[in-house]
Amino acid sequence: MTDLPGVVVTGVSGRMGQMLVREIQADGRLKLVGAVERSGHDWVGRDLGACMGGADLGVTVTDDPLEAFAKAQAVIDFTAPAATLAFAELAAQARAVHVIGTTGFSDEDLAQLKHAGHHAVIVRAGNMSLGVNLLTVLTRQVAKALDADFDIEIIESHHNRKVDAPSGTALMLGEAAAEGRGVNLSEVSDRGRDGITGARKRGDIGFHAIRGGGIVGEHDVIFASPSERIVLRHIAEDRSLFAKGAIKAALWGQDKAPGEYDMLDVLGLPKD
Ligand SMILES: NC(=O)C1=CN([C@@H]2O[C@H](COP(=O)(O)OP(=O)(O)OC[C@H]3O[C@@H](n4cnc5c(N)ncnc54)[C@H](O)[C@@H]3O)[C@@H](O)[C@H]2O)C=CC1
Ligand SMILES: O=C(O)C1=N[C@H](C(=O)O)C[C@H](O)C1
Repeated sequence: MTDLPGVVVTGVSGRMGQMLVREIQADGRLKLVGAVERSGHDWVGRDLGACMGGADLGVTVTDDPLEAFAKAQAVIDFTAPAATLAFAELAAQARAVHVIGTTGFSDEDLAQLKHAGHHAVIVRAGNMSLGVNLLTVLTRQVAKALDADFDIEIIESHHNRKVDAPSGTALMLGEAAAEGRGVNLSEVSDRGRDGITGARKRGDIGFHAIRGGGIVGEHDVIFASPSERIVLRHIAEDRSLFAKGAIKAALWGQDKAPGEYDMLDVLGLPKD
């Protein structure tokens, strides 16, 4: 029997961390060899299975990522920007594929990750689902087909614990729309209007964030002209969707050359 690639889950007590553990076990193509939480978290030093309210899994939660990554061929990371930047260095040292689901990065953070991708395999996406990645392709095509008579607005809805806005997915969709239009998103982005804003500027791409209850993740891309409106929509029904995508990315990355990849690469979807 061949050995399965070993995987470490970071932020293991989080909403996505726990979902990843369950999906890795159910999927069976990766072996869970480590679980990382932040220092001071009450899961550190305890068996992961017991922490999750089940039988022991034989994996002790650690706050030492270097020790955990040394045993792994892949690290799946849905945490926070500062943690992910530190993990990128350590995953590269361990030659483990770093699958990054974390969102909320600044431009400087993204430049740092791009640099890390020169000597490591990184797969990063603000959304790991097939549906959203397909939606980015469609958004780019529709934006390319229409002129700026169609105002583009992106509305995203998430649960009340989410800490970043716009969502990583909304930004992916905004980038796709801007690419389709042949413009730079940073020059046309209009985020969360408030007060006497003046009339909408032609060519802008607007972003709006709703936060409430347990919404898993919903995204609308609206193309509105004076006489008609096109709405592209994705609704995530269940977080397992993102975990399944991340597992696929960890397996896909095993034989790849160093570089920063995304889910379009993993899923074989067109990039232009
Ligand atoms: N790309 C995608 O498909 C998806 C991305 N996300 C993103 O994943 C991230 C996490 O989301 P949730 O699981 O909902 O958040 P969460 O708050 O439930 O979990 C984050 C976990 O990371 C841990 N953490 C923070 N700093 C750490 C450190 N230095 N070392 C180890 N652990 C650390 C926290 O203690 C927490 O357990 C967010 O950025 C979210 O936007 C969420 C769902 C899908
Ligand atoms: O924080 C979340 O929950 C999600 N975050 C990602 C994002 O920022 O787009 C993906 C998904 O929508 C859920």
